[in-house]
Amino acid sequence: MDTETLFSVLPIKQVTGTLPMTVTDIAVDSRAVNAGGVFVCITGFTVDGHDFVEKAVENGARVIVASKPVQVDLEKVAVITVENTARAIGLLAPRFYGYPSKQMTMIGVTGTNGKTSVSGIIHSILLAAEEKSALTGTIGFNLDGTLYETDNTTADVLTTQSMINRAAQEGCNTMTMEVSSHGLVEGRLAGTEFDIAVFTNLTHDHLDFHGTMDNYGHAKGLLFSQLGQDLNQRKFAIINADDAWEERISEMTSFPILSFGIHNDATFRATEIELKADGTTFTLNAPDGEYHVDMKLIGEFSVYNVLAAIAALYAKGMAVEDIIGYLGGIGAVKGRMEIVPTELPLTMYVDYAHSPDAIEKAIAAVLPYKKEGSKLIFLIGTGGNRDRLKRPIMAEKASVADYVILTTDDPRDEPYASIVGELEAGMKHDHYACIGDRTEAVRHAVSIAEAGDMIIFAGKGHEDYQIIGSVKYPHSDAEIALEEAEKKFGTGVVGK
Ligand SMILES: CC(=O)N[C@H]1[C@@H](OP(=O)(O)OP(=O)(O)OC[C@H]2O[C@@H](n3ccc(=O)[nH]c3=O)[C@H](O)[C@@H]2O)O[C@H](CO)[C@@H](O)[C@@H]1O[C@H](C)C(=O)N[C@@H](C)C(=O)N[C@H](CCC(=O)O)C(=O)O
Ligand SMILES: Nc1ncnc2c1ncn2[C@@H]1O[C@H](COP(=O)(O)OP(=O)(O)OP(=O)(O)O)[C@@H](O)[C@H]1O
Repeated sequence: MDTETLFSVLPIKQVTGTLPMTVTDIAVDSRAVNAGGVFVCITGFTVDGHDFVEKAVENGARVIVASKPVQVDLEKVAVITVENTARAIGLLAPRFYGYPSKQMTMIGVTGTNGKTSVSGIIHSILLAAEEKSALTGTIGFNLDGTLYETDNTTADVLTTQSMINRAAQEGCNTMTMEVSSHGLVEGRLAGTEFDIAVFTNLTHDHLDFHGTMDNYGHAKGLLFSQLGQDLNQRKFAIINADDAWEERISEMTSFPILSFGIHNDATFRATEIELKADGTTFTLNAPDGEYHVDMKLIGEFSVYNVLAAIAALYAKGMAVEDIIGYLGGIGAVKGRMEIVPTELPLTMYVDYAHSPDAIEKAIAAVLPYKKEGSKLIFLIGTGGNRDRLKRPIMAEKASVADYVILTTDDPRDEPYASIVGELEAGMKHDHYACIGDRTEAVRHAVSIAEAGDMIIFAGKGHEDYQIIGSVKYPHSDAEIALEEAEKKFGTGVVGK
């Protein structure tokens, strides 16, 4: 790309050395710099990109964008000094890729719980309708059915723009993105023009990062203010009418609002809900009439997720009847109240609940189907070095189960005893066990189960690892549970 076009977007303090006519690439990681590229030095939480300029130059960087003095050979490399490099990359990345989000319908989904589920449902319906669709979020980057790994729920701004660009190049006409509050506050969505913004809910989580619920709610609201003020455009905000933050989130945008809910009046409202062990039916009251919905997803929380997805797809221009038709064929989102396949007399779910509200909702989804005389066993852990305030509240919510196993979920550098001890403080009964080692905890859950019992393994969901120290070890709750169940109940285990 020619440097004049690229850098004209920046408020530059100083240029030293001679800028080349063109550059080949942009990188924020010195290890990813290509010959003739630009390296933007980001000061992170762990290290400072300014310390890796030498490596970037060794890899062929031709231009360095920095906010601090850096040592380079000015005969070979030019340095652009700016006030703030994190903001600079937010301007450079979308310009480098040609503002690709303008080429597609962009749907952003934010909220404490349900982002992966709602965006997954939207994407699955679009694929079923044979539309080319892309999806990014906690599970990865899904490009029209092919999955690529990603590090964050919402990737850094450069990766985000490159993924959007790739989706546009592949001919996708819709891209659905899970938008985290961290991503919004850290500017990872700079230059992403959303057409539809979805708010699922706001409950306690991530207060280690945001400090207060007010800050956390404000961060989520940024997605809605990011819709902009060009009211000529066809854009929509999709907002949960039953959530306490409905009004404040609505205030963040002037675009039309399509609300959804169960209890309060809403544009898309579910009534006559029938929750079953293997699916749900309800009447959908939509702007153009009433529809009967029959789906495989379980739990009241899934009704909310599906309403949000229906509203978003309707905003995109799909007919409600078609959306509902495709919905019938859609199964559980990976790792979200997903049944572990077994023929044994034990029902086991793998779930991703790791916030108090999600735990409450996950338990509520299956509790009505507990057989008389049997028990619900709930295994929950929390991550080390992260939001400690939520731990006792998580255990309090888990106490609704008959037996609770308190364990770890990516303990990182924190000792097992401190994680499990803080969870234990919230327990409301004494039918529980504290087992720091998650593998042992899963085995224990199965070992105390009897025929007819249900077990929810919460927190790991789709993840196939456990982070101990800074090492990612392979880990699968489902595999460990199946192995243990086979030992205990004999053969007949399927899905191995
Ligand atoms: C706290 C936080 O937001 N951390 C994010 C941040 O990491 P960091 O600031 O520590 O980065 P760093 O390691 O200091 O690196 C600084 C710079 O030096 C560069 N570098 C580094 C090493 C080197 O050899 N050369 C080099 O150039 C890096 O590429 C980077 O540009 O920038 C990284 C790159 O974008 C992110 O991957 C990382 O997310 C970490 C993994 C994380 O755990 N984040 C969580 C808090 C998060 O963002 N979570 C939300 C989901 C929340 C939810 O569940 O809803 C998310 O969107 O993922
Ligand atoms: N709408 C909802 N309200 C409350 N809980 C929900 C909702 N949808 C899903 N859950 C619960 O929360 C868990 C996480 O769901 P999901 O992955 O869809 O949310 P998320 O917002 O993407 O979470 P994260 O940001 O942690 O990745 C699920 O496994 C389920 O237990």
